[in-house]
Order: sequence, then structure tokens, then C-alpha cells
Amino acid sequence: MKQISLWGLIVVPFALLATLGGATVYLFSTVTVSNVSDNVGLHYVHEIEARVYDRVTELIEPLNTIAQLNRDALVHHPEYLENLDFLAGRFYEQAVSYPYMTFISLATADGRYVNSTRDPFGSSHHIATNYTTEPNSLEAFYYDPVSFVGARIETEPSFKNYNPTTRPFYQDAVVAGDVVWSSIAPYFGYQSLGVGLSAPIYDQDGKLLGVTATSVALVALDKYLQSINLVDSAYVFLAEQNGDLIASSRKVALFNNDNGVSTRLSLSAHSDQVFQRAGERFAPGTQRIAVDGETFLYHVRPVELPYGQTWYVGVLIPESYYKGILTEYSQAMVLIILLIFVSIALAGSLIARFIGRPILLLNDAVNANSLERIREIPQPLSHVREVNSLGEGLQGMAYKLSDVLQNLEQKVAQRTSHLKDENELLLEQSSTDELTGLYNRRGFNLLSEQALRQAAQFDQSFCIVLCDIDHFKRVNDSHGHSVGDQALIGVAQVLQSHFRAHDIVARYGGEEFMLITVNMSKEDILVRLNSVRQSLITQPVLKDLPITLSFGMTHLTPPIEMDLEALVNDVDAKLYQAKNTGRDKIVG
Ligand SMILES: Nc1nc2c(ncn2[C@@H]2O[C@H](COP(=O)(O)OP(=O)(O)OP(=O)(O)O)[C@@H](O)[C@H]2O)c(=O)[nH]1
Repeated sequence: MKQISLWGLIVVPFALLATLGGATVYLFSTVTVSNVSDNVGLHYVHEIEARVYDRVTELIEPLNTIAQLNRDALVHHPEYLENLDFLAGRFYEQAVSYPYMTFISLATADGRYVNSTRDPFGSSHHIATNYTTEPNSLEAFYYDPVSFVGARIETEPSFKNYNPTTRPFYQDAVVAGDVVWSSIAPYFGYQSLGVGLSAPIYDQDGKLLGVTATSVALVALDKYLQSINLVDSAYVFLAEQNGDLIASSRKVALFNNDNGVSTRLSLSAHSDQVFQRAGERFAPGTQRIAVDGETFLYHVRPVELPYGQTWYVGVLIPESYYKGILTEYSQAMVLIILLIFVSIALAGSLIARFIGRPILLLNDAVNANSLERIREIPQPLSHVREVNSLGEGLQGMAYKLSDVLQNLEQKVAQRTSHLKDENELLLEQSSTDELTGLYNRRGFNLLSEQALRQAAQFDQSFCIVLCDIDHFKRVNDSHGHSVGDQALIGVAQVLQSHFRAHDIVARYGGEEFMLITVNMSKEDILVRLNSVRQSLITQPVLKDLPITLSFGMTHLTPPIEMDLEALVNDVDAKLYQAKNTGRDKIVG
């Protein structure tokens, strides 16, 4: 079976997963970026538009509310027209809460005029009338909480022959017979466009009593658009249906005053190319326009105002911005996923290291086939409890095995030595004749070859003698077998006592003895054999029962050339000869 390391088992799958996961997220995010990017862009656009929309309605609402309030009040209380100072105070107080409410005014059908005038840039707020000091003389006055029209403000300019009934705000309202928008135009003396509502006031009989009007400074919207924290290269504007700008996110003069004639700035006449292109393609809805290599998502939304008025808010954002955000987002996702997988792989690698290395160490120690190596395994082996306990278990086992082996070795040594002793005993027993204690035939065979080799090697004489007790059967028959045994033991002792310790004296058969001497002269041997014969006579082994021996003898002098078998046959033949020729003799 194919094997894989623990490290490979943990790290490789996570590395593959990281690659696969990263690639999948990258592909998915790339597709997603292209699919959802426009939605993201539009979402951003709609959010800006909604903010502009809210700001416009917030600015316009009091314009309408106050005009309506004042018209309704005067319709139901035409007697108020008798006290225009009171109305001046009322207008002033109405304007206080609205910083950009530049004018709240009333022009009566008989040409009197009163208003609350507020500087759109916040430097002054006062009352103006054209009747206080002299008819048709438009002058500025402080607000007075008691008399409403307070002291005249000398620093403010005054205008003679001011007849409000000839002014467009009055004329337009009368012609329309209802609330009407003024056209958007610059205020006299102020760098701000303004727009107003004029409401004609009729009594119960339908008779025109005058016109009340409100006006608001559109610089509020211009400032607001410039205050929006737009992304780089994004644009937002507010324009009328004809493309004339009301406000824009780029700070630029929205009108020109040339010798008292004012000209509004239109989108298509804007100095910025993006506004120009937006002006050319100015229509509600979503479009894409390209300017200088940059593509913009362009959306125009109508802002519906009361009395049929519609303005338009336009937003342009560069595609690179929102696509860039999404791409960055998706790249961050890919990076995070890769980081997560790499972290997991690293953690896995550490785990593999914590588990795998100690296991390899254990494996090496076990494979070394040495209990010593296992006993030398460092402790603690690992920070992982299970692996550590495996190491401890193995080490404990190695110690126990060592003890067992040591005991075993001792036992084997003891047993071996015992066996050796037993072997030696057995060997001795197997070479020794039990009855006489002489070598038996096996012992003789073992030693006689060795003696023959020695004599041949060292050029020594070699003598072999075979002797047999004469008529031994009779001994057994007449005295019993155990007496026969005593005779055998006695003869053996006599033979052995007449030869050297290293000479070989063996019981060769029942009552046959074999004798081998090396390096002993024939004469010396004959002397010894005869001495044996003599000893058996003088010192009989059995009382009253003389024992004689017959001998066959072969004595060789160097060089020794006969083998043992031939020598045995030779002495056997000589013994046979001794037996057949009267016994109790030596044939050699
Ligand atoms: N007691 C006793 N007798 C033995 C032993 N081994 C052999 N014999 C006897 O030795 C006798 C040998 O007899 P034979 O072979 O006929 O020879 P012999 O009677 O000695 O006659 P010759 O050799 O011709 O002189 C037998 O009676 C055997 O029973 C033994 O270990 N003990």
C-alpha cells in the first residue's frame, strides 16, 4: 500500500485547498465584480441623489408652507392689511428659523410693500417697507418686538419710487391667479441665486388684495453639494430642465452679471468637460459617458416640487472607483482565504511535527533492533500526551525485556555449563567400561587411532597387545557370574598397574583386554607382560582359582606403516595362535 507521511497528510491537502479555494474565490469574485459593480455604483449614486433630494425638499418646504400660511391668514383676515407693521414683525419672526429664507413679503394691491429681508450669507436680517417714511420709498428698518418696525437702518440703501405691483413676482402671481414659482435668478447685491413662490390674495368676493411671496437663497444647495464627501472624480449637480445649473459639487460661478444683465451657467457651458458631456446627454435615467479615457456612471433623477416645478439631480461617478473598491474587496477576500488556509496548513505542519517526529524517532529506535536505543529515547518524547505515553510504554517494555534477556542469558549460561558437565560425564561413561573402569571398546577406538598417529608423526615405536583370560567360562560356570566379574576387575587392575598412566588399557570384549603403548621397547613390554603373568600367580585375583592370560602382541618400530585395523587383525590372529598352542603365553 502506498504510504504518505503525517506531514504530507495534513499539509498537502490544505495547500491544495488553499490553491483551489483562492482560485475559486478569485474567479467568483472577478465574475461577481463585473456583475454587481454597476449595482454597487448605482447604489452609491442613489444614496447621493437621496441626500440631495432631501436637502432640496427641506429647503423648499418652508418656502411653500410660509407662503401658504400668510396667504390663508390674509384671506381670512383682510383687516391685517390695515397694520402692515404687524405683518412685517410676523414675517421677520417666521424667517428666524430658516437661515436661507431671504424674503418673506407682502405687496398690497394699492402698492404698499413690506418684507423680512435676510442676507443669505448671514450678515443681516431686518425689515423693509415702502410706506413708513414716505410712499413708495423702500427703506430698511430694525425689527422691534413691540412696534415691529423699529428704527431705520441708515447704512442700508433706500430706493425711491418702488412700486411692487410692477415687479415680476407680483405680476406673475396675478396672471396665474394662483401660487407661482419665480424664475431662478441672482439676488441683487449677493453672489447667490434665489427662487421664490408668489401667492395672490383674494377676498371673499374675489377681489385682489395683494400678493405674498417667499424667497430662498439657492447658495444653500450649492454649499451643500460642495460639502458632500464625494469620491475622487465624482460629480453631483442640480439643474433645471433646460440644463441651467442650480448648484454643483464643483465650486464655480453659477451666473454672470454683465451691466445689470445676468446670465445663468448651463451644464453644457460649464468649464469642466464632465459637466459639458453631462449637459449634452442630460436626461433622466442611467447612462455611461466617457471623458478623457474615464468612463462615468451617469444618473439623472427628477426632483418633483410643488406647483408643477421639477428640478433634476445628476450624479456622475467614475467606474474605476467602484470597480476598484470591489476588486480590492475581492482581492482582500482571496488574501484572507489564503491566509486562513496557510495558517491551517502551518498549524497542521506543527501538529505533524509534534506527532510525526517523535513517531519517527520511535520507529528508528525500534528498527535499530537494539533495546539500548529504545532505552535511550529522550523523555518526555513529545508534547502530545498520547505519543509520549507510547514512548514511555515502549521504553518500559525495553527495560523489562532487557531484564528478561539478562535472566535468560544467565540461565542459558548455567544450563550450558551444566550440559557441558553432563556431556563430559556421558562421554566419559560412554568411553569407560562400567565394570572394570578401563576404557571400553569405544574408548579404545577413540584413543588407539590417536596413539597410532602420534607414533607415526614422532617416529616412535608402537605396540598393541590383545589378551584373553583362559577358560573363563569355567570360572563363571563353577563360581557364578559375580565371581567372574571380580576376576575381570582384578585382571584389569593388574594390567593397569603394570603400565604407565598414559598407556591405553581397555576392556575390548567379554574377557578380552587390549593394551597400547607408544615409545616403549618390545623388551620392556615383554618384561611388563611377564610381570603381569607372574603377579596373577603370586597374587591371584580369586582365592584358590588361578587365572592365566594368553597374549597376542605386535610391536612396530618406525616408520609406522600399518593401520589400526590391520594391527588388530594381526594381534587377534596371534592371540588365536596362543590359545591354540596351549594358552598362558605371549605370541608376538
Ligand atoms: N562373569 C562374567 N563372565 C563373562 C563376562 N563377559 C563374558 N563372560 C564369560 O566369559 C566366557 C567366555 O568363554 P569362552 O569364549 O568360551 O572362552 P573361555 O571359556 O575363556 O575359553 P578360552 O578363551 O578358549 O580359553 C563366557 O562364559 C562368558 O559368559 C562378564 O562380564 N562377566
